[in-house]
Amino acid sequence: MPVFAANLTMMFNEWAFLDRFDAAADAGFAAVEYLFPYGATPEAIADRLARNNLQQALFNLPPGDWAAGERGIAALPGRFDALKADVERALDYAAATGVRRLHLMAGIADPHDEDAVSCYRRSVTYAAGRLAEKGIDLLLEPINGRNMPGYFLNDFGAAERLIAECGLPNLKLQFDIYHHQIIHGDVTMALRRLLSITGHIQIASVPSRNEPDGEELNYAYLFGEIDRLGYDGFIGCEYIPRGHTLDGLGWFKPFARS
Ligand SMILES: O=C(O)[C@@H](O)C(=O)CO
Ligand SMILES: [Mg+2]
Repeated sequence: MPVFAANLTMMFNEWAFLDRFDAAADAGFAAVEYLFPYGATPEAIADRLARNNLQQALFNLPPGDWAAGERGIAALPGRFDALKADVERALDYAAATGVRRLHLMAGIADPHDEDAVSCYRRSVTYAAGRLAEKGIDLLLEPINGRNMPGYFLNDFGAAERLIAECGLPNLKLQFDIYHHQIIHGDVTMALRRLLSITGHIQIASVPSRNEPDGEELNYAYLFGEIDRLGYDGFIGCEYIPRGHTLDGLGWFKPFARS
């Protein structure tokens, strides 16, 4: 049975950030993820995880200046020193939270620009190497261009090729089913092909990015397929609740921790 992680960036927004840990645990989640922990101290987050017996499934390395529109800096020439500092900052939070996987965002850049391509590969190789020293996986997530126009890594094939070319055991794919359906469709066949390099899965309905209980995808079928394929990682619930988070958890009841 999949282990679901509540995404505290999108879910439980009725609570302040640190209180979302308590709310997710009360709702039956055994794990959490979110985009960024950096607005709270590592100690405060570790305390919420411990007191609620929650596992930290995932978070992202710092993304550059998010408010100014940056969506990662890994593919941005001239930012390598900043990236190295970001890796150390993320590792401080990793040590406190016990997370075993971190997502490195590529940034807004032309995927056909040679400088961006070589910069991205250098950043990925560096970050994966540094994380490997701590036993942590580095994840790359293709993101669809409707949600993130101009994003560098907008194709699952490109991520698959880079992971194969780098040949680093801790470099893995973040398979967000929502993005895959929008970019490529054919989710089941892609899961079968890519699960061996997948370090984390995320879900949401398509096209609305709400609860995984309707619209274009049949998640009951996909959960069965993910089980059948032997996936033993987390599934991040990266969706925007249609209304109050708790009112939309009907789909989760069979999986909730009691
Ligand atoms: O799918 C997403 O948008 C996230 O998983 C992410 O890390 C970047 O926003
Ligand atoms: Mg995602």
